[in-house]
Amino acid sequence: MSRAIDKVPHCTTMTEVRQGVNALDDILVPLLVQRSGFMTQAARVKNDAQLVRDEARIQAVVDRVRERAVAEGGDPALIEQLYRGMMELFIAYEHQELARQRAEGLAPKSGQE
Ligand SMILES: O=C(O)C(=O)C[C@]1(C(=O)O)C=C[C@@H](O)C=C1
Repeated sequence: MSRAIDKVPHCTTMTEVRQGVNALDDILVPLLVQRSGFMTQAARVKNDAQLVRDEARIQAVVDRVRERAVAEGGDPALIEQLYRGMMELFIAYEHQELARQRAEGLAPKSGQE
């Protein structure tokens, strides 16, 4: 079984390092865009600003990605920090997407304004 960390080559120049980083960013950006699309979906499904931040789910995601990081030979603390920061940005985006969809006609759930 090949771990992600084992796929990083030994680099001797910054050109090599940056080529490697660019190649990974070409994979990461489309995945991040796709993940952001699920925030749009979540905003519509929840349809309630009070439900956007879900601390139990945040902790479950952190626990899961820490485990994945270890399995791939990475630093779980780094991955946790990245995910906590990223989820804060996605929470802000989810609020933005809920507001946008409401402005475009998404009706508030009954009992809400
Ligand atoms: O799972 C959700 O409820 C989401 O809205 C997604 C997500 C995430 O970025 O993974 C974002 C906000 C929540 O606080 C928890 C998790």
